[in-house]
Formats: sequence, C-alpha cells, structure tokens
Amino acid sequence: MDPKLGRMTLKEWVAIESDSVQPVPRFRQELFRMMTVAADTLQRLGAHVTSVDMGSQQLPDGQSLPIPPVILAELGNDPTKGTVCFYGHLDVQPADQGDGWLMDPYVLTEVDGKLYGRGATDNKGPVLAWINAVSAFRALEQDLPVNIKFIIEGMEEAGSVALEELVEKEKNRFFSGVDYIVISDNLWISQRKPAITYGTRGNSYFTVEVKCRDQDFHSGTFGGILHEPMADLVALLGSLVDSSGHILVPGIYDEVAPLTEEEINTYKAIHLDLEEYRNSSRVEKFLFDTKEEILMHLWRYPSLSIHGIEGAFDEPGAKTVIPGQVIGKFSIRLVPHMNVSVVEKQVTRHLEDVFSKRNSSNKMVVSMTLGLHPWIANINDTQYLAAKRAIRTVFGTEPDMIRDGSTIPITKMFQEIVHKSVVLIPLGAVDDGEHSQNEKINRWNYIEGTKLFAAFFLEMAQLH
Ligand SMILES: NCCCC(=O)N[C@@H](Cc1c[nH]cn1)C(=O)O
Ligand SMILES: [Zn+2]
Ligand SMILES: [Zn+2]
Repeated sequence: MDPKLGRMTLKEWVAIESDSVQPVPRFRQELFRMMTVAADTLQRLGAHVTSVDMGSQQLPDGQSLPIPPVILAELGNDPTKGTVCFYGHLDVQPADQGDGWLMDPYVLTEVDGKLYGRGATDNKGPVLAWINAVSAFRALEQDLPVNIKFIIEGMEEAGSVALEELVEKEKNRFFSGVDYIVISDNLWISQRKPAITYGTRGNSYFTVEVKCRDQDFHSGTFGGILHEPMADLVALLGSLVDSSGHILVPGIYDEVAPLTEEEINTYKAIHLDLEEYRNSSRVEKFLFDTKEEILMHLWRYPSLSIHGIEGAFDEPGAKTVIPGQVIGKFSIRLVPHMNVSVVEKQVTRHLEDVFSKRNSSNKMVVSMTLGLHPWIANINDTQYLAAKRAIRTVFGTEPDMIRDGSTIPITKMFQEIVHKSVVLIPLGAVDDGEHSQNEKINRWNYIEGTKLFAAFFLEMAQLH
C-alpha cells in the first residue's frame, strides 16, 4: 500500500483514550488528539477536510469544557456520480482495567481472532473500515465509484452535544449534494450472519424527585412520624410497570403502530437461536418464550426501565438513615408512532395521580431530561437494495433485516433535517460487548466489513 496514504491502524486509534463521558480535561485533550489524527488520515487519503469548531460545553457544576471538533470530509465531486455520506464517532465509553477487563482497554489485544479494546467495535473499528475501503480504491489506483463524504464526531457517547445545530447549519452546504446516509454504529443480531438495520427506538428519560428536606434524618429519631421520601419514590417507581413488562402509564400504548401480518413474517424470517442468545446473555429466563415475541418487544413495542436512585443509601453496611431527598431515574424506549411530548404529559400526569393518592407532605418534581425520537426507514430505498447486493457478494448470504432496540439519535436528525434516506450497515457481531468490559471486534468482521463497504460503493454506483 502507498505509504503516502498514512494508514492508521485500529491499534493506534484504540490507544487514544477518547472518553467523552467523563468530563475531565485529560480526556478532552485525548478527544482533540483523536480528531486531529482522524483528520490527518482523511487528508492523506486526498479528502478535503474541515474540522468544525464546536465551541464549549457548560457542565451542571459550572465548569466549561471545549467540545472536540466535528470532521467534515469530502472525496470526489463528480456530478455524474451519487454521493454517499458516512457518519461515525470516535469517542468512547469509559473503560478501566479494574472494572473487570482482562487486559488494558486501551491496548488492542488479539486473542483467538478477537480484537479486544475500548472502541474496537463502537465505533473506531467501523469508522476505520470505511476509511480502509476508500484506501483500497486508492491503492488500486481506481476511481472511487461514488463521491464520499464523512461526518465524524467526538461527543456521541455524551449525547452528540451541539451536533443537531451543525447538521441544521450545514443542511444546504455540506449535505446539499448528499444522496444517501450510511451509519455503522450498531451490531448484527447473530455471530456470523450480516444484517441491515432499518429502525431504532427512541428514548424519553425521566427524573422524579421527592423531597422532604435537604438533609438526611436518623431513622430512630424520626422513623414513624415522617412521610419518607424513599417510600414515596418506591411507590411511584413501582407504579410504572408490572411484572410482565407491561407499562402501566395510561394511554402509553395508544399510538403504537398496529402490528400487521406482513410485519410478523419479517420477524419469522430472522434466524435467532433463543437458547444461544439466552446463554450468551447469561439470563435464566426472558419475559417471552418465542423469537417473534422477543424481537417485537425489543424493536416494535415500548419498554420502561428503572435505572437508579440518586440520594439513596447504597454503600455496604447498615447505616440507619432516612434520606431527606431522592431522585428516581427511569426511561421509556419509544417506537413508531409514539410522540415524545405526549409521553412526557402522560408520565407526568400518571405520577401526579399516584403521588396525590399517597397524601404525602413531600414535594414531587417530574422532569423529562431527554427526548429522543424513534426512527424507521423505507427498506425499498435504493441504498437498501445496494447494501443487500453487497452483502450477497461478500458473505454469500441474505442479510437479516433488523431493527435496534436502542437509540441512535442522529438517524432521526438526518431523516428530519437532511431529508435523505438513512441506512445502518453494522459490521460487528452480536457478542461484541459495546459499552461493556472486554469490548471487541472480530478480525473476520473487521476485514469482511471493509470488503462489504467497498462492495457497497460499487453497488451504489450501479444503482444510482
Ligand atoms: N447499538 C447502538 C447503541 C447506541 C446507544 O447506546 N445509544 C444510547 C443513546 C441514548 C439513549 N438515551 C440516552 N442515550 C442508548 O442508550 O440507546
Ligand atoms: Zn456508538
Ligand atoms: Zn456507544
């Protein structure tokens, strides 16, 4: 390969501790270094690269931290060719060897064909696979079959801070010539069978604060004469969902898209070995027993999860405390055609009803801190056909057509602001462990994924 291309390896990228979640200057410096390294790599490939200054972020404690630049890169500007825009992120979730990693998370380590390291699959590996696919055309001295644009950010894991404003601002410039948008920031549903993703759930994240006073109490001195905030909160949280996973907030299922026979058939077509899935998840029993029910409850029905309680006593030992104020945190994954502001009203009304029935003298405040919309695409768009053909070429099989139960906020932003077709082409296997200890990408997925992206460019050129 031409040394001028300045090939970066996954090992070098994983070694950069680009953690966007912990808001400390050291990690911010690493994020800036990561974005510089990526911009240099793209420049050496011949891309026209702009690093957009994103200003700074004001944190709740009053601290201000700079936001790493977003890279906008363009390769080719041939009006006779289609233009594919790839979105990815180079920031990572926190990782510490002491949390149960078998190796230093920032040293890419190969064991049995698995490349372990923070960001290996989420999302440094896939971003490099797209870059490697472009490098392959360069190395073969072949023209790129399509014009390619890259938008690469460094704050995805922290909620894509300020990205929506940038997409809005660049709508009629950077995005004006874009025909299709591709993202590779999720996983297959299997170990070996590739997939195309056409939908993600949204998320409404709530806090419910119950306050008596801003100091804790001694339970011997005050226990028995107080409306205890924790008792109120436990009752509130306990009123949200029943033991079968059914959400108890009145009206919450009203707008959920009706289920059709055709849709059920799409779930039937997906190969999912439930036993293997259950074992690899180390769960004794799921709420549902069939593949179809499991997939539907992950993808096309809402779910409510209780995440934690701020202010609760959670240390070892037997401290006899009554917390003076507590904040419960829960979220609802949203599906088509649920609406974020309707859900906010329904949840607030429900909690107010439950709270008023307790006749508590405490104060309750409900807030929706995050409202992310669900996304669903038209799988008959040209690029879905191109992706399917590329998968047949590289893997010799039909892809699983899947949705994702989690949320990739940028998908909906692109759909609503840029008005172009968005496709998710994952390249990682189901057990890659995004956000978890011992995150990895299989060497096979990384290499075949690179081939898949090159084949996708060729198919797009044919179909455009
Ligand atoms: N497989 C892709 C996962 C992307 C991801 O983890 N997204 C977060 C985004 C989010 C939602 N609410 C708060 N952050 C997720 O939890 O789905
Ligand atoms: Zn990601
Ligand atoms: Zn992630």
